[in-house]
Amino acid sequence: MEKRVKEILDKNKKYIEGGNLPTYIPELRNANKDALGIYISSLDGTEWGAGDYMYPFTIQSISKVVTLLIALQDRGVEIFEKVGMEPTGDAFNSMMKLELIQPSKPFNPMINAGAIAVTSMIFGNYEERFDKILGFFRKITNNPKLDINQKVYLSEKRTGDKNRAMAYYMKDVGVLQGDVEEHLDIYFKQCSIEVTCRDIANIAAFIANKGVLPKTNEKLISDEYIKIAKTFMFTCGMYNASGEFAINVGIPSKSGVGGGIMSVVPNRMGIGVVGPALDSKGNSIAGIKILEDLSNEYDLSIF
Ligand SMILES: NC(=O)CC[C@H](N)C(=O)O
Repeated sequence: MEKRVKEILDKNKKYIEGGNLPTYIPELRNANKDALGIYISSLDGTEWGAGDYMYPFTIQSISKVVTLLIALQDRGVEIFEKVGMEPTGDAFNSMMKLELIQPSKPFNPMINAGAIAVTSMIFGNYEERFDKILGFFRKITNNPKLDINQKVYLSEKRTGDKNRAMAYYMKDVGVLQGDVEEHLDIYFKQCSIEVTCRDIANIAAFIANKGVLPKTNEKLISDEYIKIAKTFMFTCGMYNASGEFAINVGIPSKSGVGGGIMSVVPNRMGIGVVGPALDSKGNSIAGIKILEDLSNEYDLSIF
């Protein structure tokens, strides 16, 4: 498989040309547009990477899956009183549907509004909450050195006015409680955690293994919450490209504007892909193509 995956990666490099780096978080313009890497973390214990799998990038929206698991662990399904379960068909940062349902609720935890609301529901004061998030990330990536990229964090904090607008709106309608700036700060920090393909492949393997750390057999999250996370990845993880991705790839996945895609092949493996050049919907343009080929060749679709 290793040799074939390397060939698939090389074959799909040509798609990078049609993609662009995101510009709305200024610091992300400094990413290497040509980087392309993949890491596979199998539940049978084998793991390996190809291409630029050690290229560091910020996790961005992929973090939303992890904070969802933490919030579920803290509060259970009561979080769905404030956040919905439906795909939007809109861009990840759209605010259009926030006013649609009354009482107002962000549609799902994978879009920005929903993720900010989820982060706000994690138990603890300001410091405790981010420590808890980072500590959990370190544990499930098996990487105690994991930390935030300060430049990206400050860049988004300075320019994240659309997220700020949505958060203040949500406070007004009672979705958020407490200090909005603190919730946003934690959200910007979680998005700025710097990872490699290996880190996100390890998170995916942990989810594929039903919330049990593959190396130590420690069960951290219940089957029910893992099932909820995988389902959201499947229905909303690639934003308004989730339907097409479900047909062409069929693997529960979550992308981020840092260029990462985290894919969970239940009971088999975790896959981490990076390619910072994005398509018009904010997903790694070559990364999607690699996953398409991989899914077809190794029959990875869940259907
Ligand atoms: N799609 C993404 O990765 C978006 C995350 C980014 N931090 C934002 O809030 O806009």
